Amino acid sequence: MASPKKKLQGLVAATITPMTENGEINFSVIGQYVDYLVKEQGVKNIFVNGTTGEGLSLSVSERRRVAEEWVTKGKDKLDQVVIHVGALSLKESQELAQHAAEIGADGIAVIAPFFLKPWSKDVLINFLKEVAAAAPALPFYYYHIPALTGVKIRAEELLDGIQDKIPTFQGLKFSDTDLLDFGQCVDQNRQQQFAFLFGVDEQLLSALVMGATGAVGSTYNYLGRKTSQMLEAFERKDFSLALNYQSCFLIYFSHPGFGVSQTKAIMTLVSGIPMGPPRLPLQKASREFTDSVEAKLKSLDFLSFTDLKDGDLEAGS
Ligand SMILES: CC(=O)N[C@H](C=O)[C@@H](O)[C@H](O)[C@H](O)CO
Ligand SMILES: CC(=O)C(=O)O
Repeated sequence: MASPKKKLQGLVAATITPMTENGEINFSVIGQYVDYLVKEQGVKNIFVNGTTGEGLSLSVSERRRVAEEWVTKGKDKLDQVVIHVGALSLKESQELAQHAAEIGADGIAVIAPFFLKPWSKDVLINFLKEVAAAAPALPFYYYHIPALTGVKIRAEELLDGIQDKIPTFQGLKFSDTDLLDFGQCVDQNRQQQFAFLFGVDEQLLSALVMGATGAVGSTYNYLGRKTSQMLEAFERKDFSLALNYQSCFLIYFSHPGFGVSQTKAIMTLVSGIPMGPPRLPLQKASREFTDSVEAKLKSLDFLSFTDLKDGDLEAGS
């Protein structure tokens, strides 16, 4: 059973699930990936099997094995490993929650079910509560991502009184651009010590102003160091420097169409660890995309990645 943990804060990398060219999970590079995050990016918290990890495109048994591998390889290296256990089937979600507790993960997160949807706050809470109850010793995070789930219940509304229903509730991963909703979540729950983790990397600076206590995102896989510098600039109240960092991410890493396939390609390029293609229905990023990102990375002094090597994108593919 998990021991009481310190609050989840700072940067959390939403891990990619590495795959081989024929679409199988490439477990063999996860150990190396952990070392890369810790040593090269200074990131020691991870969020596994979420959007970036294609969690909903994996089978339950694959999700269990991926979670196990990250927990095992992260032991004594990572601070916290949060497993996303959301699923359309309550049973599957409970199985994954219980499994996360058994393997010694540090927390679980759940999205709203997105096919037969909960249409009210109370119904959504009822679902989340049943999942949380399957892992009663693990901190529970609600993963709010309305653009992908289609469940648009405001997070502020959901949080109102949530700990009465879900005693393990510890925080929110907020992946939406509605900073009013986010700000109200923070403002109305100040006493609760929740983690308010922001999930739109391109907007993190604005979310810090609104009171974010941390961030979960795909770009922290390869922009962890740079984002830490942005957080430090913000702490020092050097807002123009902080804005320089944020603008750079805005321009180069979040144009329309930026998604999991592109994240896999960029991470392969920057880290040298082969992430492979995404699984269907996603398609591998185009050669044009990867060429243009590689050129941008090289041209940007700001992003002086020391490990940039030609041809890395093709490694493992
Ligand atoms: C939809 C999606 O994947 N959102 C991620 C986290 O929630 C973000 O980390 C984005 O990947 C990132 O903000 C880049 O657009
Ligand atoms: C980005 C994020 O948090 C996820 O991949 O779920």
